[in-house]
Amino acid sequence: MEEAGRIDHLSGERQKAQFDLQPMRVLLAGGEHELDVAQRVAAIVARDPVFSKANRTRLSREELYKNSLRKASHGWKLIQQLKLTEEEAFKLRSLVDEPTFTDLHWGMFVPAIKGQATDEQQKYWLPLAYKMAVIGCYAQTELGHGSNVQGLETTATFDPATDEFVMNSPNLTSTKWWPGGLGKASTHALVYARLITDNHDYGIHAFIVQIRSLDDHKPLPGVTVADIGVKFGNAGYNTMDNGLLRFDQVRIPRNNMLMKLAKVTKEGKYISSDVPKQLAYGAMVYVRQSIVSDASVYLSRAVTIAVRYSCVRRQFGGQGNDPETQVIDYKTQQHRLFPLLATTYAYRIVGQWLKWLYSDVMNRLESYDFSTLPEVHACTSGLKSLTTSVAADGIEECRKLCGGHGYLCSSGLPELYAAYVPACTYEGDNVVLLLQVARFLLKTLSQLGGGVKPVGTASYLGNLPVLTKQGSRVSQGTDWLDHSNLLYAFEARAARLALVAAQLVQKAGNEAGFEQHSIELIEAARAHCELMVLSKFVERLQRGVPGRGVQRQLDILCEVYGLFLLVSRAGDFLSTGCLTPTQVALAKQQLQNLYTEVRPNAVALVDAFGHTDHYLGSILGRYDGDVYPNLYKDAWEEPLNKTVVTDGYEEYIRPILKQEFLPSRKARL
Ligand SMILES: Cc1cc2nc3c(=O)[nH]c(=O)nc-3n(C[C@H](O)[C@H](O)[C@H](O)COP(=O)(O)OP(=O)(O)OC[C@H]3O[C@@H](n4cnc5c(N)ncnc54)[C@H](O)[C@@H]3O)c2cc1C
Repeated sequence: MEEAGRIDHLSGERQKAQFDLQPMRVLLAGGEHELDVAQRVAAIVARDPVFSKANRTRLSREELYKNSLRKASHGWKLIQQLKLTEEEAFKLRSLVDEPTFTDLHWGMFVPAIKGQATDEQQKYWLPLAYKMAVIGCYAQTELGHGSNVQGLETTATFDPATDEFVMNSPNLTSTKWWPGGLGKASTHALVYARLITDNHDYGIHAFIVQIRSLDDHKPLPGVTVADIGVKFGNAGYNTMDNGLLRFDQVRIPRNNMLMKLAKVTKEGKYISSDVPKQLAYGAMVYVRQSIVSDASVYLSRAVTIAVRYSCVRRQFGGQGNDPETQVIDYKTQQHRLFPLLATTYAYRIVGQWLKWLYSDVMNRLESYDFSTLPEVHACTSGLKSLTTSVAADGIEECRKLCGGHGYLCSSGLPELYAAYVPACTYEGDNVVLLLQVARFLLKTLSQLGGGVKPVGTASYLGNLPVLTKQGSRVSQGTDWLDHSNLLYAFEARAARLALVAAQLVQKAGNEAGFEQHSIELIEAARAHCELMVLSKFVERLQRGVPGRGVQRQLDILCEVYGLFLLVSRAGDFLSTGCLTPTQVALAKQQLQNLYTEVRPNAVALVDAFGHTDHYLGSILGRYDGDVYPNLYKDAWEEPLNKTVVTDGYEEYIRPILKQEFLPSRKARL
């Protein structure tokens, strides 16, 4: 965002914009109110020296971690003192921009209690959690098992003599491994363990286990807990204390089992509750929808940096006194960058739709309407997988788009990537999630014969006879600007890939067939997810967007999103017979025409994300484009430059230069 008193090296770019910034900002923020909250909180965070990000990548792990504790504590103090609302507090934590234990406390521990605890248990735990009198983490994954939750080995054995569960880690692979906030900060863990009562194993259930003293923070008897060590990249996710946890016969009260869906009586009897299991589902939808929103935010940061820097950076061209060419004017740069810009907008819109979906699911769950749950599950799993994978790859592409300087930590991109890329793994490995989507597609197809009508994002499958036979109407390039043609091509591709995969699985026979054809299944699932994003983008545009030129820009971005995917996945469209080679060639040409329309608006389109320089943490992405003097200045902050002659010269460099290692005659072989 603009900061007073600086020369704006990008002002020429900003003047070229063909739309009004403010309504675009409102749209991206999700409304006037949301924009107001975001701007107010961003200003608080940006001006507070405790939240400074300078030098973060130069700190040791211990310093880095302690600094993240300081920020979390300061943030909590501000939330209390400024009496911030829940929405403002959430915003503040995300704008501080440092993965820390509070992410898991608020993002996993609290929602899991809401989803799985009885009303009475919620009355006890939630007030403690809300005031942070306890700090919670989410301890599901173990050394031996992550994706396969049913394979977890930690046990919770009920002892009727004392009315307690005994938590135990029977072997090395049952060690809890990865939970964020567990290593050093949490006092409590929401532990997933095998429930054993009456000599019967009832499978995986959730328990709240106190792991550290509330007085001196020491681990309680029988608890072994520690940090699992340094992770990928400088800073990045290393501000988080991902931990390991072992139990040696640790006793917890029976009532620490979360009992909304099943309970164990004093006598040790296991009783499934009459509350439908699906009710616990809301928490997962909530978590996944916030991950999808984050995907757009993280990608928008990388794209902002790459677009601004591509306007500043000049290479080649320029005759006489003319300046060299801005690298953003190279077609290849545009072909790598503008689709990512369009994807960011597409994900922002699908994220807003998922927010609506979450409230719709919660309303339905309240009235015990579970009819849309399978579709919602497929939709949130698939979108989590697609958006996080594309955002992570997109951040790395933006780093390359910034050439050599993108490799400097001061570009902000290496750290952004390191902090973001685990989103492809946590909350469900992205491949495993796509396989779940594929299962849903197979089931939907198998039910078509029985007259079950697919709903929501799968409803296009109800049109299978047309989609599998009728080709595209596109006969000239501009036909691709008709969104219904784009949508039809994507629906036909998704339907045909799903049908082909289903036929292969059926031919091979059930479960073995599923495994054997998992590559085809993943392709079908991905096509389904890409269609979801495109169709939500198109639906949003059909409702109309106010503001001078805003709708036009969004139309262009929607077309870039669709056509880029179409061109990059041409193999799918051609092999399934959805499109002819001529139609694909027309799409490619049209896509390039669209880049020309994006170009003058590129800087304004990233300004609309409204990221402060503090949040971007990037010299290359500075709002004012004043890159070179600041890169030069930053080099002098490097601790190695504190001395002119480096430490180590005397011991290691000088002896080489002075030929001191030459062997004596005697020592020669
Ligand atoms: C930074 C970070 C933070 C985390 N935070 C937490 C936390 O707070 N709490 C917590 O409990 N856990 C946490 N985790 C753990 C995370 O949830 C798991 O790592 C994740 O669920 C993946 O499981 P896994 O590690 O067992 O991967 P694996 O399942 O072992 O995956 C290994 C490979 O096998 C493939 N694979 C697995 N199963 C299949 C299959 N059926 N078909 C095809 N391919 C398959 C995967 O695609 C992957 O390529 C965190 C992880 C990270 C990296």
